Amino acid sequence: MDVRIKKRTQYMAKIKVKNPVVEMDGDEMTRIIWHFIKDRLILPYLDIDLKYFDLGIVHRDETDDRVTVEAAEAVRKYGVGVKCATITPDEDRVKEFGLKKMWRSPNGTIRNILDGTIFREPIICANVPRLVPHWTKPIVIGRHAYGDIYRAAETRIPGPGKVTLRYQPADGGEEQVLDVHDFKGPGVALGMHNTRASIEGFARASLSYGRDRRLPVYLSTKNTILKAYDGMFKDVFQEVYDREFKAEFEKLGLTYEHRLIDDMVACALKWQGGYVWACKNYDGDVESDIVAQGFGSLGLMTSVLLNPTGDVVEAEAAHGTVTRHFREHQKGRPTSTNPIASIFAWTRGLAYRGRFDDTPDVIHFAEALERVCIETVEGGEMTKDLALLVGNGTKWLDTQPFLDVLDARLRKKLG
Ligand SMILES: NC(=O)C1=CN([C@@H]2O[C@H](COP(=O)(O)OP(=O)(O)OC[C@H]3O[C@@H](n4cnc5c(N)ncnc54)[C@H](OP(=O)(O)O)[C@@H]3O)[C@@H](O)[C@H]2O)C=CC1
Ligand SMILES: O=C(O)CCC(=O)C(=O)O
Ligand SMILES: [Mn+2]
Repeated sequence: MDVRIKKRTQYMAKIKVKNPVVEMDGDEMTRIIWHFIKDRLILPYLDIDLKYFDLGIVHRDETDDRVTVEAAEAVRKYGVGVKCATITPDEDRVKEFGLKKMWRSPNGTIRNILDGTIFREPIICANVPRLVPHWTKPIVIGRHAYGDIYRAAETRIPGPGKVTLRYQPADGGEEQVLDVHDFKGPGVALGMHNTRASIEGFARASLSYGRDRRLPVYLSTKNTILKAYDGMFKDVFQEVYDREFKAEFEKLGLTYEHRLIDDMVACALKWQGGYVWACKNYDGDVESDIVAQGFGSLGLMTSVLLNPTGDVVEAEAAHGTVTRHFREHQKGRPTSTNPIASIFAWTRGLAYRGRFDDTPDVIHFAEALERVCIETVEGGEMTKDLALLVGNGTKWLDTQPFLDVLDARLRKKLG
């Protein structure tokens, strides 16, 4: 911490955060931004016990990825985690960092341990025009966080041969064997799964979120093609809705509906927004980026995972480590990377901490920092992604100067 901040904090009473928050560090541009947020926007104001886990790619490799599992277990234990974006390695990353292995996505690992649903919602700034101009109300993506391709067993098939799927009932019942494909040459195959319990949690979380925000809820699947797999999502949602939510939804004038994913994608473009869109894991991954970009920028998309019982939360940005900008940074060139979604990872996590602990001061701090971000953009100071949207020769600030403006404005607001 620099001397200036040390001096400042000597005179200010910090807000006490009653219970710990799990902090998961990450990679590249977002790691740089993350450290600034923590040192200049969080620690000078909060007396907080951060349980730190370094999920940067090098440390994940050093620990054989154990640190990711330990971090997820800590989030489960303490109830609140905030996560910086992380590299998911591919072949190039294995070479770049000399990794022992092409480790799995840390997000996949954490989300599978926590289970639950990820709610992604754009941060709306009045002066940032939307790429889709008639999206005048927020679209909340409720992304199922468990299973599907993020926990699939996949393999390259080297040559001719048969791939089957086998289910062996634990009670010794009759085995089922499904033919996947009889390969005549090389190819690929995978087996993926989900569980009824997790889908029920997904349904409950999505419908509760809609009820609490007074928004209608849509579930999208491709149940006409995946009759058993997506059929279970459709059926479970309907059962949970009829049993637990229908009466309340009708009283509130809200609706729940299942739609085919292709129909829903078209409707999303056509409609004005103002609903919760419950998406299967991969659909939610992709659709949240479309929604973020349609509302303006990936740097303006929040992402909060809630477990099925609503008492464990992981907050993050929806975007990645912004590698293209980091490559510029490595060459010593300035970048203009938007830190707002990373800041909202901290604030949304802290707001839940405040709610769980019944400490309104912590919630007020989180809200104040969020307002500072929005007021700064609306006041005309912003990063390049937003300035290009605003147009009319709007000037942009580079990453560091923009963070300095946020720091100064927060100090003014809370000083
Ligand atoms: N939650 C997580 O931890 C995630 C991690 N990843 C990982 O991140 C790495 C990079 O992935 P990549 O595909 O480049 O996706 P990113 O989301 O990191 O970036 C893609 C592009 O979106 C724009 N962008 C994203 N965020 C911002 C921001 N905050 N400010 C300004 N522009 C932004 C940039 O566009 P432009 O270049 O036009 O300026 C950028 O090049 C990969 O290693 C991937 O595995 C990816 C997604 C999620
Ligand atoms: O974990 C990953 O590799 C991707 C995550 C992602 O794209 C997301 O969270 O939107
Ligand atoms: Mn994504």
